[in-house]
Amino acid sequence: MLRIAVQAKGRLFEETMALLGESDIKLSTTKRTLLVQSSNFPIEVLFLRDDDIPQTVATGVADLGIVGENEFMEKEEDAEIIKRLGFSKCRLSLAMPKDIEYPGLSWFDGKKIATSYPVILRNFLKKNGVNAEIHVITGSVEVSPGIGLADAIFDIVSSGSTLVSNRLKEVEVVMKSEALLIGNKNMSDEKKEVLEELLFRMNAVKTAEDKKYVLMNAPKDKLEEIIAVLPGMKSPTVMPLAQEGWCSVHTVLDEKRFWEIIGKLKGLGAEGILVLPIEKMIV
Ligand SMILES: Nc1ncnc2c1ncn2[C@@H]1O[C@H](COP(=O)(O)OP(=O)(O)OP(=O)(O)O)[C@@H](O)[C@H]1O
Ligand SMILES: O=P(O)(O)OC[C@H]1O[C@H](OP(=O)(O)OP(=O)(O)O)[C@H](O)[C@@H]1O
Ligand SMILES: [Mg+2]
Repeated sequence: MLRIAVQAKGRLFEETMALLGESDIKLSTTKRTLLVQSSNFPIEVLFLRDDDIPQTVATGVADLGIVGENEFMEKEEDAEIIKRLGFSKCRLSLAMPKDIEYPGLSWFDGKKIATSYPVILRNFLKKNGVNAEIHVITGSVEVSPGIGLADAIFDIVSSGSTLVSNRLKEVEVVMKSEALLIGNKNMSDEKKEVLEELLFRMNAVKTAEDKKYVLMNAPKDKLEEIIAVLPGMKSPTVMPLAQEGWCSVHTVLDEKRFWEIIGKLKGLGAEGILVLPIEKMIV
């Protein structure tokens, strides 16, 4: 039985639960219990504050964890990154009052910086030879300059709207972060086998995530040109239609290039284009 530590509530919770759900790991989360066993997969889920996840995994209390890269770096615990999960993307940045001109990193010399990430900040300042005072605060970091608690802040930025509403500007991006699957370094062979199965499922979900299954009717005389614009996994499936001179083309498209390719297909005479979501993809 594998044990995975996840955030009990907060920014990582929903997507973590969605990933486990789409990997067909059934959990009864009706009760607010700290530890929930899956009914159809040898895994149990431990719900924690994200701050506690790196240590829980490093010490082996949990075998796996899903945690923000920022929190993992901050805690400097000895666990390994197994997979980058691509959600909860954000960055850790230095920000200062927006009306003051920023001349470069030397501005921070002798200043007081409020943060919940003192380890990452200290390492960054040291590497860049900046001598600043670090004031540790566990939340509402962005209000610190406004209330005279600090000159600047070092915190999570995503859309930047929290900075704007506190009259701050982002001046240095120190690190980028996303959710990580981390693992204990001394897992038994049995546990590693379960992990392999879990990764196989997660990869199938992740690979399908930004892909669409596309079906269309294509005039036979344009088939070669149509196939040429389709990236597909290998080559598209082509099937005859009852109507003379037409065929049905099936393929997989990447969401990023979707509209561009659909436009070209229409231009080549493709009709009746159907677009379906893909639940899982094993390549
Ligand atoms: N605005 C955001 N956009 C995207 N990702 C974010 C954002 N804010 C935080 N994150 C990511 O989600 C993680 C969890 O954020 P959250 O705010 O839920 O943490 P928390 O308040 O420390 O929660 P906990 O109660 O578990 O300690 C962060 O460590 C970061 O990796
Ligand atoms: O750049 P933005 O899109 O505004 O996001 C950044 C904010 O999001 C997070 O806080 P959150 O909203 O999770 O609240 P919290 O302080 O309770 O963690 C983070 O601590 C920042 O304050
Ligand atoms: Mg936390």
